[in-house]
Amino acid sequence: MAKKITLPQCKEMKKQGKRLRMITAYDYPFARLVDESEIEIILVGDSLGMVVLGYDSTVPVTLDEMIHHSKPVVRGAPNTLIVADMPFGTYNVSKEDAIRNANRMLKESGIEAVKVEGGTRMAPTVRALVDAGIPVMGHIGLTPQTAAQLGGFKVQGKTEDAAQQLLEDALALEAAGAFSIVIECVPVGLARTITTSLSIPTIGIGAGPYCDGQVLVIQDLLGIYDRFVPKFVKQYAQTGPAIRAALGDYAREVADGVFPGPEHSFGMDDEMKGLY
Ligand SMILES: Nc1nc(=O)c2c([nH]1)NC[C@@H]1CN(c3ccc(C(=O)N[C@@H](CCC(=O)O)C(=O)O)cc3)CN21
Ligand SMILES: CC(C)C(=O)C(=O)O
Ligand SMILES: [Mg+2]
Repeated sequence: MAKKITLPQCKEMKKQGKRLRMITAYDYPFARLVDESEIEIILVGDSLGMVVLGYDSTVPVTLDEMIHHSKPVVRGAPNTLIVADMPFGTYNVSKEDAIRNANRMLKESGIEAVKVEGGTRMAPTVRALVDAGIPVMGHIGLTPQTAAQLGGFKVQGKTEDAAQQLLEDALALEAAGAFSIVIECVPVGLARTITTSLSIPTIGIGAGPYCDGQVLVIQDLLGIYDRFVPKFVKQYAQTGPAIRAALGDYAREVADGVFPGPEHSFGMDDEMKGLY
């Protein structure tokens, strides 16, 4: 648990060649565990919709759901920079609407920065948010909120035109004032070129080892989410099987009368004994 990193320090880390570590969290207990680690940034991701709320995509996630889940994360991680995704539909109507919704996220939940998906087309909105005093993290490559337009959860930037567009997207976001950019699911070499072309840090997910930082969904890292496991996921623990085994043991022991034992049960004062 180190001191909370500032936004300027994120840029400073890139200059010093130090890697930024980011992980998602959506509730108080996980936020506390992350806060005890050396991880610099928590993302309250809209992946919330898929890994916690059971939707099939991130599109249905609402502003109220993001705020609801950001609050306990803020309470649990006082020493970690907390960024939250603006959900689909809360920043694609107008700049004014984007500022109004981002204001709510910052004021009601206490997060410090927002993340929005999109490159060149979103740059004017990013500029408007930054000018309104709201720190913004960009997100390019596979942008799950618009995955339908991309043909699904697919690797992006595989053709020369698409790669060039992604580089331009990154430069546009930097020029618009983003303090950092998530690059999701792009080939290693392209992510490296984008990273060396920017002065702000890139944070990769499925974007290879040359980004300035990395991010993973915490349920993926812990092996809890098994509806799909993207290639870029490394399971650092098999928590899902451990939970399954524990639930099985509990169910069996209750059925067999093994749990609760005397050590989990309450007695009475001596004078009451015999009465009950
Ligand atoms: N649990 C979870 N982890 C995530 O990283 C994540 C979410 N949910 N929900 C929101 C988005 C969706 N993401 C995804 C989901 C699937 C793939 C996936 O299966 N990709 C294929 C690539 C296919 C290709 O070759 O183009 C893969 O095999 O990894 C990638 C990113 C990333 N985000
Ligand atoms: C996967 C990360 C970058 C994200 O946007 C999310 O968790 O919603
Ligand atoms: Mg997201």
